[in-house]
Order: sequence, then structure tokens, then C-alpha cells
Amino acid sequence: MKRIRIIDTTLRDGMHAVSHQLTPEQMALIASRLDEAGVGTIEFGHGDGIGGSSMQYGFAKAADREYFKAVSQAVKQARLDVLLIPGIGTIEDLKVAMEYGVKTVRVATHVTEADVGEQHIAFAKKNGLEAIGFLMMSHMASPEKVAEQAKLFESYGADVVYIADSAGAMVPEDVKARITAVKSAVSLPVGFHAHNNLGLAIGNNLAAIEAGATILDGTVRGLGAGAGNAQLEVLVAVLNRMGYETGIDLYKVMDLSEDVLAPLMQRPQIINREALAIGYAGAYSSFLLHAYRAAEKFGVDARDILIELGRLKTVGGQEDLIIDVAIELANKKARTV
Ligand SMILES: CC[C@H](O)CC(=O)C(=O)O
Ligand SMILES: [Mn+2]
Repeated sequence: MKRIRIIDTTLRDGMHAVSHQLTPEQMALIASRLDEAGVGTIEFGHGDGIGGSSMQYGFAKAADREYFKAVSQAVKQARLDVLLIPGIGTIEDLKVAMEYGVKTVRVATHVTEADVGEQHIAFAKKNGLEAIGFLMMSHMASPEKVAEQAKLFESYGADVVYIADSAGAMVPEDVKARITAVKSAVSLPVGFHAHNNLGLAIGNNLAAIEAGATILDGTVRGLGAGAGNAQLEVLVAVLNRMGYETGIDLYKVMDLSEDVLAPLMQRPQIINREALAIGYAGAYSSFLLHAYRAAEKFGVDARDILIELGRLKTVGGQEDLIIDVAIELANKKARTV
């Protein structure tokens, strides 16, 4: 049977959807249920990765160390994984994660900036971790450029390279083109991380597999930034139907979704007008809740903020620009009335 490795990121990307407010106890409960369901790799922590809890990205309910402790005690089999965006997280933060048994790090950089992850990948490899190079906002670069950046990650020692459709802006042919280019440039396993802003998360995962990806991300109930990620239980069901083995018990993730996740969610994980605007404009999915707050504060339409952020080609880390754009739109509005 063909095997697909699944990385569950409910407890990391899903944190964006709940303003990073899951408690360590809630994370521990969800992690233990994922573990029981046979999920092999569990990513967890602040939505913006380790060290992300801050004024700029939003304060989490608890400190990184409290999440590390709670989740590491709850999980028996699964491999624990953290996301590290160089500059937001540091190697010192990673060392703390390692004390709690974290075995995989996804070093996430903007799609044209893999070089800022070199020392983090090298450190991870030297210390026995699995190192995954994660190229964010991959729709913003051509397939050739994405392949060039994937090669850089490979040259630093990465075990896997990931193409992330952070804006949920890609259609299946965009995904195929990028995965195909990366597959022919590197000899590493290739992964894909989807967002559902255009309703294509599952379809894009299938396109990724067709082009040679063997690792996919999912989140229970789709919980994640923007319109969320590929919904884990749906992904498992579809992959089962297509004859792929994931090692995940479908009923157990369905029950986790219905009985545990649903009551915790601040809002349904749907493609509302603002999430759709993100996919349409190619803006960062994690800007969604920041844009809501800025829109309310300055009396403008959140969609206009998001469309403008896409037009300006803003990238992760530029959350402060959301306020600037909202103020600019409010001033424009005041001038026209
Ligand atoms: C802000 C980090 C981001 O959420 C990482 C990620 O999941 C993505 O780029 O989609
Ligand atoms: Mn994401």
C-alpha cells in the first residue's frame, strides 16, 4: 500500500484561529487524542512558532515551556514537532523544546529566503533532530525559484522540504508546478501545507501527491489561519478511499473533531468573505484576526485591508503594516465623505 506521512498542525496553525488561547491542558488533551488516533507527528505551540508569543504576533495563553511540558507528558508514541521562524524563534528557544523531547523542527522562512534558516537547520542536524525546511508563501515565487530555495535547504542538511501555500492562494496547477520543480531539484521527501481560503485544501493536497509529495499537513476540523488547513479527518477519509495508508484511525479523529475541537472553537472554520479575500489576494492567512481587529478599530472593511496587503506583497512578520493599511484606508474614506 502507498504510504503518506501526515503532520498534524492543529495545535500550531490552529492556534491562529483561537488567538493563541488554547491552554496547556487543552493542548495536552488534544495531543493525547491525536496520539491515540495514530497521528505520527504532532506540531504544537504558538501559531507563529516557538518564541511567537509577543505584542506583534499576539500573546499566547501560556509560555512555550508550559505547552512543551503539558504536551510532552500527554503523548506516548507521536513525534513532537515545533515550527521555528528564524528571527521570531531562536536556537535558544529550540534548546528548551528539545529538553521536553521535541524531535522535529520545521524551519520556516519566506519562500525566497531559505538562507536565513541555514544555522537553524545545521544546529538541528548536529543535535539529532529531524530538520524540515518550510518555504512559506510559495505562491509568490516561480516554480524555478522555489526549487532553487529547496536546494539551499538540502545543502544545509534538511531531511525534508515543504512547500507552504500560506495564503491559500494556489490552484492545483500551481501546486503541481512547484512540487514537480522541487522534486526534480532535490533528492529529499517533499511535503505540502495547504490553506483552504479558495476551498482547495484537499484538492491541492491531491495535486501535491500526484506531483510526488509524500508528506501532507492536516488539522482537526480544519482549524487554522484564514479558512483553516486541510481538514485532517477529511484528508484521512479521502486518502483511505484512494488506497493510501496514513496509519490514522478515521473514527478516532472524527470523534476528536466533533467531541473536543468543536466546543473549543471561537468561530466555525468556514470560508467567509474575509478568508476568501485572503486567498483571492494572496495575503497571509494569519493576518485574518489582526485584520478584523484593525477594521473594527478604524471603521474600514477588513476585506479592503487584506486585498491591499496582498497588493503590497506583504509577508509574514509584517503584522504591524496591518494597522498602517487600516489607517490609510480610514483616511482615504474620510477624504471622500
Ligand atoms: C506565521 C507562520 C505561519 O502560520 C506558518 C504557516 O503555517 C504558513 O506559512 O502557512
Ligand atoms: Mn499555515
